Amino acid sequence: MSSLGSSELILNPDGSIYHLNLLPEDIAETIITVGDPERVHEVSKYFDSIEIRKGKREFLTHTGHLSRKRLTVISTGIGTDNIDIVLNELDALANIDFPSRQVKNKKKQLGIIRIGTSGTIRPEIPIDSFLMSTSAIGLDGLLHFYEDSSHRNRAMEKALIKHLDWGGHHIVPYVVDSDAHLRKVFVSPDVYSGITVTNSGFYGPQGRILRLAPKVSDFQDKLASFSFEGQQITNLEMETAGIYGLAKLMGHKAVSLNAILANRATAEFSTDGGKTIDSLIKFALERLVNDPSV
Ligand SMILES: O=P(O)(O)O[C@H]1O[C@H](CO)[C@@H](O)[C@H]1O
Ligand SMILES: O=c1cc[nH]c(=O)[nH]1
Repeated sequence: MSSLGSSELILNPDGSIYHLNLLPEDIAETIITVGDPERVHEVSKYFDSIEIRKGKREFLTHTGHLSRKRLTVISTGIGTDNIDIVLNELDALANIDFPSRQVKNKKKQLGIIRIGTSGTIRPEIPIDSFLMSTSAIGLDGLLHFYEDSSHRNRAMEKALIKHLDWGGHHIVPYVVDSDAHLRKVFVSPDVYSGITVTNSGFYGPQGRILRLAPKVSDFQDKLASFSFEGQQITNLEMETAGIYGLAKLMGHKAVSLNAILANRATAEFSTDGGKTIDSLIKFALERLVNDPSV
């Protein structure tokens, strides 16, 4: 087996992986991702102990224990370009032997739980509610750079491409489902579920107009009017489809939990986002520590 070159698997002088600045032993097999580095502290403050605190750029990591479960929380920053870095480097930490620079024969499966913020496009979903992304639609393009498309939800992709008819705008959506087992861990009457759209930006790519005119004038209406096998598009954010796609390609499990801060249909934005995110963190940690299967 050939070993990975130093320009491909990039290690820092202390042997840590290039961007995340982590050694293989620094990560747990259950990993919480958050966009905002500040949110890493908001999660790890509930740990019983913290053994690792490391970071570089927007990628801050804390690893510790909560009720005997080892957990890592890591910030991804914003966008699927960062998700490409975080997921590839987490997988390298788990599944590449750094001394020999070879992919291990026996692979580890990571459980990845995103705790993020999001905006809903449905008037009936209130701000400050929680939502689990059953599937994610990527309008960003990341997955198109990877060969294997067998893990994508091709049936939903086909229906969506026909419905949107946005080929002329150079937008080719990809669709990936969340992990069914992780979904069960977080299912609750207090958590909405739906299809999440992952966008390549916050303003134009989410149909927000400040000063610039949108190219896709029917953006929100087209998304809101799509349904597939009884499911509808519920919310917009910027990471979930990339996480779902790369996790599936690499054999990891992933689910995304969203604190709904914006309602684009009613033009409202949460005035108490911090409290909502804190409640979602507590909900997610409680479910994680009480489920022996994760
Ligand atoms: O709150 P986080 O996790 O960063 O998630 C959402 O918030 C950011 C935009 O404000 C994007 O990253 C979006 O996905
Ligand atoms: O509307 C929103 C709110 C949070 N994050 C997003 O990406 N969009």
